[in-house]
Amino acid sequence: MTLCAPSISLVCNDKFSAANSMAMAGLFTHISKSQASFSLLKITRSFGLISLPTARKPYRNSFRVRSVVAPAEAVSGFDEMAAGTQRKYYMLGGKGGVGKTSCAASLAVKFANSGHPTIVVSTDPAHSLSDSFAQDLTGGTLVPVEGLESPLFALEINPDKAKEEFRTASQKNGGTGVKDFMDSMGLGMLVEQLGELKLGELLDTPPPGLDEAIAISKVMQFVEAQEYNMFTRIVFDTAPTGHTLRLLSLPDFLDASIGKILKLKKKLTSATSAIKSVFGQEETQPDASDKLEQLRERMGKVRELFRDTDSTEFVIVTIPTVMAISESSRLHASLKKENVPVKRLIVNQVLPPSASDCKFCAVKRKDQMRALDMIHNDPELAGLTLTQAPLVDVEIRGVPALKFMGDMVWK
Ligand SMILES: Nc1ncnc2c1ncn2[C@@H]1O[C@H](COP(=O)(O)OP(=O)(O)OP(=O)(O)O)[C@@H](O)[C@H]1O
Repeated sequence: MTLCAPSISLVCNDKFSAANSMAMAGLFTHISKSQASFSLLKITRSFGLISLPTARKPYRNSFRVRSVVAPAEAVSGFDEMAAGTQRKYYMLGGKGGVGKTSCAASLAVKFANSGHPTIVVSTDPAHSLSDSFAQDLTGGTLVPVEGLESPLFALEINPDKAKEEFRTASQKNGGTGVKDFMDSMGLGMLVEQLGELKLGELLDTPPPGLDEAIAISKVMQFVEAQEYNMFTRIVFDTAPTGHTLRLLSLPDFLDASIGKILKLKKKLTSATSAIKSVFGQEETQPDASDKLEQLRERMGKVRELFRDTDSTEFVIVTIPTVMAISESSRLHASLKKENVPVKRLIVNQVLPPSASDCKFCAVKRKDQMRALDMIHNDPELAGLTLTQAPLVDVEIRGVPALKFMGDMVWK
């Protein structure tokens, strides 16, 4: 049963055959031609949603979207985002499922297409970059994204793997290694003190969020290395809010914790050095201090990076629901507290106005408009540059679809 009149939301000067064209062009790599037809007919007729453009003569047709895109209240200023060749970092974050990955991937595609060699990095343990690009980008290393003419690389960080690597190395060099060494020197008392440091325990059962921090420090390895100098835009697809907030506050916490450990270790080292010099032994073995010092340094860099208004921007992505907007408001408050620069708010999946008599659409849109009103009255969010991105009628997957989304969102 058709509930609504056919959509008038799309205006196209040519015969509109989006379903066939979408399937032909592989705009959606996961749907067949018949599925595309079904999707378009069913959804566009019923809900009046925005559909992706035809792949045949996509822009020559003066394809215009009229009244489907909820009126943009402010531009996101992509020109400003793309200006300059010094490296810039964009972190996209928000509640789970709002479209962080789609927005991050589409921004990365747009940067690459604007001439910026770009890396898109996922710090979310539940990666979806591969799904979003419809390509295998797994493996924890930089993988070239196919389907673009400009360089775009993706990196799905595997925090568990990074954590394990760090733990193993530290334990080998510092944890057990140091304990054994101290024991062999007959420094029983100091061994007990070392035990109290709970170094092994810290690494075995890290505080929540350490995986994220280590993931970021891993990213730093990539971005610090000279061979990656060419990349001028780094886009982070972050984990949902809770994780991200922990990530942002962790550098301080870790800095303090590592500082304490290092201080104690220094005391121990000078004690052992004194004893060793009595026995004529040189200390040559590196211990966990090096690793911890490295981690600490990286934390410091991450902390600076997060707060540098010239190079970094955190973009909040949300959807027009009371719950998502409330969470975005709290997220912004926390980011402000942490001095993380935030300028933009993307409200994704906004239902276009329906010209039909679809009751569901009308009620749903009214509900969304109420949620959108919250933004204007929210002291945390009202001052941000707001961009609304419409809900489209199929999943956004693959480079052409991400390009389309990028052109809608990042103007
Ligand atoms: N504007 C949109 N219109 C239609 N579908 C969308 C839109 N934005 C995102 N989606 C779809 O919503 C789903 C979730 O999007 P995405 O993975 O980008 O969200 P996320 O916030 O990164 O999720 P998670 O928190 O699980 O990582 C995907 O299937 C995506 O294709």
